[in-house]
Amino acid sequence: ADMLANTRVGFIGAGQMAEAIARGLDKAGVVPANKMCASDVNVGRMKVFESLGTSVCSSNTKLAETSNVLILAVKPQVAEKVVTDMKPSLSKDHLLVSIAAGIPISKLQDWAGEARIVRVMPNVACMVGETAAGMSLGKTATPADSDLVTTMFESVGKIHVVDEKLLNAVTGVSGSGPAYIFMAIEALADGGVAAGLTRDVAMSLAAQTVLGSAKMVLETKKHPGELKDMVTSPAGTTIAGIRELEDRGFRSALINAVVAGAKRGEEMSKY
Ligand SMILES: NC(=O)C1=CN([C@@H]2O[C@H](COP(=O)(O)OP(=O)(O)OC[C@H]3O[C@@H](n4cnc5c(N)ncnc54)[C@H](OP(=O)(O)O)[C@@H]3O)[C@@H](O)[C@H]2O)C=CC1
Ligand SMILES: O=C(O)[C@@H]1CCC=N1
Repeated sequence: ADMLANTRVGFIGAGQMAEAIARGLDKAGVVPANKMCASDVNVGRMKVFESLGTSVCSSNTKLAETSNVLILAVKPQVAEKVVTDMKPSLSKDHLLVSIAAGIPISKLQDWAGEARIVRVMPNVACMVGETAAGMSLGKTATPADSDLVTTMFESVGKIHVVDEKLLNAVTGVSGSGPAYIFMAIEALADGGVAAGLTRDVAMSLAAQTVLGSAKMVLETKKHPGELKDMVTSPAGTTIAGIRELEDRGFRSALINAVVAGAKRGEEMSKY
């Protein structure tokens, strides 16, 4: 972690993801809030960061003057203007970590000039230290840059180095995936309410079931199919439910959602 000793992190855009990452890094003690700075077009968003203990900058350009690691956390649609406007204040001493969905490293490098580039696709669970992320390195990114970004995101979950052409697949599975699980938790709870539980008990049971199931996969290292078979007693309740899910294409719905997200990421990279 001493590699982070001289790191000052600047958030270009202080929205949902920037906040999730900032909170996670600070909570993990990897980058304290007082070594972070945020810049956003919304004063309200910068006030949120100030309440976290970070400083704020009145412009993205000023951010480049105070921070050596910049996290591009604006929407993809505005990324080109934001980065090109910062280009004059970027140098080889800057590491630009982009979390913008679908924006290729080659474009980021054109826009940013000399800055070193690392592209990360995290997810919103950075906020609770359980993100699932993928990363790819730009040509001028150094091994130290790779270690730094790995350390940063390992402090808020898990990160995998992947070939850049697979980052859209990462977006499909884990970038967007939390939304699909949030919907599943809400639907499981609705089922619980339909069967007579109060909403709060149903929601708690549903969320805990997803958490427990994920831990079973990660900690037992058993195949999810094998774990599913551990639950399905002969002529029991689970297989009755599974038949409903199979009839409605539960599995293909999730498969297609991931592929659709990856495809959309591919489209976004062609802007
Ligand atoms: N949400 C998620 O779960 C994930 C998002 N991402 C990626 O992270 C990025 C940010 O997403 P998210 O946090 O959800 O988006 P948000 O809209 O919450 O955050 C972006 C923030 O940047 C502000 N902004 C707009 N223009 C500028 C500018 N010129 N300079 C500085 N700030 C500006 C926005 O203001 P305003 O609202 O007024 O435009 C907003 O406050 C996106 O590229 C997305 O693809 C990646 C993984 C997961
Ligand atoms: O929906 C999006 O485009 C962003 C990227 C991954 C999650 N949210």
